[in-house]
Amino acid sequence: MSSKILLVEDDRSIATVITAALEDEGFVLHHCESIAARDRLLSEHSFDTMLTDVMLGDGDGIASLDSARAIDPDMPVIVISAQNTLDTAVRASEHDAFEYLPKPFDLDELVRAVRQAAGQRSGAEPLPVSEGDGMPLVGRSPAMQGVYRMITRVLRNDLTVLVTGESGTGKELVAEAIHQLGARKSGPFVAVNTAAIPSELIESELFGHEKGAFTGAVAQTIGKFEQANGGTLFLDEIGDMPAEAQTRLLRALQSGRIRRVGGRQEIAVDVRIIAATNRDLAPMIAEGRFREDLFYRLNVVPIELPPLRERREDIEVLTQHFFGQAAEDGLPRRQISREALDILALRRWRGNVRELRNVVYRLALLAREDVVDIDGLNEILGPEGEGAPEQRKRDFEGALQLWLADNHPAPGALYYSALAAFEKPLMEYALAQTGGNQLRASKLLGINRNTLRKRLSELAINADRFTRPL
Ligand SMILES: Nc1ncnc2c1ncn2[C@@H]1O[C@H](COP(=O)(O)OP(=O)(O)OP(=O)(O)O)[C@@H](O)[C@H]1O
Repeated sequence: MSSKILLVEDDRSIATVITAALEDEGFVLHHCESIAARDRLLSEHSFDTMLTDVMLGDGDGIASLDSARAIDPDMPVIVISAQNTLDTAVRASEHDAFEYLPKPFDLDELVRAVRQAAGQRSGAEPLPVSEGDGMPLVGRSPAMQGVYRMITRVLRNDLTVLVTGESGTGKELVAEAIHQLGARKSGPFVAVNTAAIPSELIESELFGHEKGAFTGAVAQTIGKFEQANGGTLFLDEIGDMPAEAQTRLLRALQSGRIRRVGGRQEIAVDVRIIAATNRDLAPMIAEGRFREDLFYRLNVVPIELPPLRERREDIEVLTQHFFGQAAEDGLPRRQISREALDILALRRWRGNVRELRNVVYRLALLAREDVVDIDGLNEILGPEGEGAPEQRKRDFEGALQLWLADNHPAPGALYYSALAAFEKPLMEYALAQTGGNQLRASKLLGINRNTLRKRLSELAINADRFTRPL
């Protein structure tokens, strides 16, 4: 049976194009132009998916979603908007939109999103490939929402931003997003990895040099500050910057002027600075290895990126995003089964999003089937790292020793109380991985669904707590 789609759009020409594209694909379209008409239609019919514009004649398509949800709480909603900012993206995801498509969007992308949304409503497998929402940063976890919110606060000003987080968490991507979505987007984005430059060359790299300033300075060279004039300068690995360069950088930030190495003239530069580090700067400041005054200059707006293991719910959408990217890069277009994805999410992800991206590319390249399943995954990825099982065993034993030391179970209760202590986090983990879906959690655990339900009740675990919005 064809899926029924409700389109809320007051621009007739856009509505006509969308209707034609979706009807071609076999969807049945109902169209209205206002929030009032939308709510009337919703109370009369059931729809598989709703597509809504944001700025409508009688209100805001996102803010008013609550009244639509009051009528149909489970219907996936796709927001289409001309306000191409993270702000709208953030608002859309705060209102649990299934997808957010900034205008102008590709019709194929729209069709894919609608198919995916309508499929999700009917529980179709395997997961379709998601092409993302055109935004540079992918992920809808609460942790990333916090990051998006901070990004939106710095788009309309030039405040200096310090992005912190482990290697591979997306710090450079955040800097790029601030640049691309902010007022300086027409200017250059210049990235410097200060850790990768020999310390004697850092100043010349940042500020440039005059001809003959030092041996080898055969011509005048413009530094990164001047290259970034009118745009954004991204200073990566700021914690690794040598002391002398820190002092020069501080001076440049205070005065808004730079001097080329070997030069006399001070040159005014107009750059927005975004710095990043994967180091904890506080102990470095205490040990005198990082200037405290420079830290305060840089840390005007701190944005902290959480490690991937603290936002495992993003692994699904990131995986699909990277399968899409891999296909664009000429690798075979693959998908992943729900079960394999659940296993993938269990890995440690020490290398964070970068590691996930590399793993997905490896799967795209090496998988034998179009849909990567658990066997394919295990065959290609194998166990995590050399000696990892041994390490994990020690981790486990250590945790058990600690638990025994802390809990002193009563004689005769040792076996079952230890088992329950172990079982509870395990089941909670399986529920978290599967968004509270007990059938999938039981498959992931490899136990009978009824056994799971019984144990959940005995261990007083509330599965609803793990339910994810669509
Ligand atoms: N939220 C995200 N959505 C999509 N891609 C991401 C996301 N986060 C990171 N990536 C991708 O992961 C890779 C690593 O990200 P990035 O280089 O920004 O990390 P980083 O924190 O700056 O790392 P390092 O500290 O090692 O410099 C890049 O390919 C980037 O595009």
